Amino acid sequence: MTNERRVLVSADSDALAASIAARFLTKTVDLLDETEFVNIVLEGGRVAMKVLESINSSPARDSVDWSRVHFWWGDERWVPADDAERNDGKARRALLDHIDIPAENVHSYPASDSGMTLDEAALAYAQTLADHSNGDAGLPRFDITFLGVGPDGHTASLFPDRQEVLEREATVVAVRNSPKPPAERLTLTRHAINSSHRIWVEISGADKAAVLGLALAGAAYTEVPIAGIKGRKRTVFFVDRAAASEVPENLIAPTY
Ligand SMILES: O=C1O[C@H](COP(=O)(O)O)[C@@H](O)[C@H](O)[C@H]1O
Repeated sequence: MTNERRVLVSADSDALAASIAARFLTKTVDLLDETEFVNIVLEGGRVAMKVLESINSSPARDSVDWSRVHFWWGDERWVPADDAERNDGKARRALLDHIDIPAENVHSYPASDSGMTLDEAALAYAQTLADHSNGDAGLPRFDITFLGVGPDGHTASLFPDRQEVLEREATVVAVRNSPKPPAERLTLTRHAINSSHRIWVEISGADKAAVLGLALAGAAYTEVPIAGIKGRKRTVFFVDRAAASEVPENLIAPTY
């Protein structure tokens, strides 16, 4: 197995979501044949929600023993628990509320109305991660980590030219004055993300083509955070044709 980056191209965002959903279901069943629990990291982007909806509507959905799956989030918006902008709320509505999964397997970040400060919430999520550590010290073994990418190259809530991208110790940090609203957020750090066995990046749309091209051409990760992301076993960029227009031909995996 190689840990080189691969790019898989689908015709459009619907085909992209269906393809990721099908691969996720197959891979999760396979992983559960090999291991007792699987840890999945979710993201909050638009493609991600289509993927979760596609998993939910798949006839293969119930082939997964969801009681042995744990869900985490790469980042979260610091808003009240019932705010429509919360990444966990979107994922619950798209999939998690519809599957037979124990509540304790769904690891949401604290919300802004939890009584914690933003910094306390970052520490609390880091502690929850550490309590489930079976990979690196302080982290669960992330089997599959989903990530989105903004047109500026941000991933999770790691934005360009910001100190959070350089964090080397903490697994979770608070983000203030985010260039994308809401201004306050919580995010896994780069080294926490890169501890993942598999990273599946989900990208749709022409507005992300330039930054994807830059990332794959080796841009500095401080300027293009997604460029610094690499899983231990595999990093796959699942993209649609519109987003793939600046991907070097030799990086595109053949489709059969
Ligand atoms: O704000 C966020 O944006 C990114 C990308 O979202 P997209 O809709 O442009 O794909 C997302 O991955 C992240 O989780 C979210 O908090």
